[in-house]
Amino acid sequence: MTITVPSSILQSAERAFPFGPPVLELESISLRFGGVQALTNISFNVLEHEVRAIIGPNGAGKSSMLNVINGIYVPQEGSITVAGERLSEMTPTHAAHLGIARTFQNIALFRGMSVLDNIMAGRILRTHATFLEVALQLPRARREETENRAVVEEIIEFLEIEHIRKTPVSRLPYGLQKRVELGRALAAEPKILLLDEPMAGMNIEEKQDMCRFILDVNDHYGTTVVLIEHDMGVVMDISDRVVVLDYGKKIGDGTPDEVRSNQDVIDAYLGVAH
Ligand SMILES: Nc1ncnc2c1ncn2[C@@H]1O[C@H](COP(=O)(O)OP(=O)(O)OP(=O)(O)O)[C@@H](O)[C@H]1O
Repeated sequence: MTITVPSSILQSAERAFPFGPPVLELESISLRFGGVQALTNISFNVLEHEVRAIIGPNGAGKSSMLNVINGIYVPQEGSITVAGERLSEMTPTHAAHLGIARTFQNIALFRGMSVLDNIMAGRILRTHATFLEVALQLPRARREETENRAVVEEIIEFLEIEHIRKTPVSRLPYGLQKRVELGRALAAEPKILLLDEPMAGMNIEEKQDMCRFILDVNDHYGTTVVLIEHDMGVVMDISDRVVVLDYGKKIGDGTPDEVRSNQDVIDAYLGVAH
């Protein structure tokens, strides 16, 4: 199946990383939980270097979709293709090895550990030295430690959190904890970053900061971003394209302007009966 991409987006303004071919393709995904049909026949793609949002009213299936992408849920039907590789089944480990990282709706950090150690924990997949090599400080362990430290220090600087690098995460305000979580996901040097409501529970200033960092990540590292977000202003401001779900079905897909003027989308948000 070919999913068309509007020419307007392909020609959009100069970017540090112009859009590439689809890096993620979801085709005819259906997911059921017992009698609950969470997703029905959903297809869409995500272009390399794109910021792609998934929106929809409560219970529309957004989190389920994100969980399908990184292998937490296995759909009964449909397929996922990552960078041209069609997968019969995705698992969280496979997703991580394919360069897919994510943050969660509820912060999932090690609360007693410092900011630095939490972000270092994100390097786990990039670390191959054995316990013995680390204990004996053998060359591979020392080399990896130096590399990991350099990557993490760059992320700390990039996210402007140098001043709290030694602070235990539990002592930080919510907005900063979310930023640390973003840092930990970035430590894996992901190709695709999945963000589950990155702005939830934030005040306006924290939201503005997070928007800026998401766009900077996309611009600086070229990371493809797929995000779920309830704040419509934020979604329309930072996304290249938006896919809209309602009751587990796709009802819209396009640029923010196209989605904004889609009558099915307007009806869904106004609660018009189906
Ligand atoms: N693990 C599960 N077991 C059973 N039903 C589930 C499970 N996860 C999701 N569902 C159901 O699937 C449907 C879609 O839920 P999902 O959480 O994906 O929606 P959502 O759009 O993310 O909602 P919200 O915006 O409220 O977070 C809902 O009816 C939900 O109750």
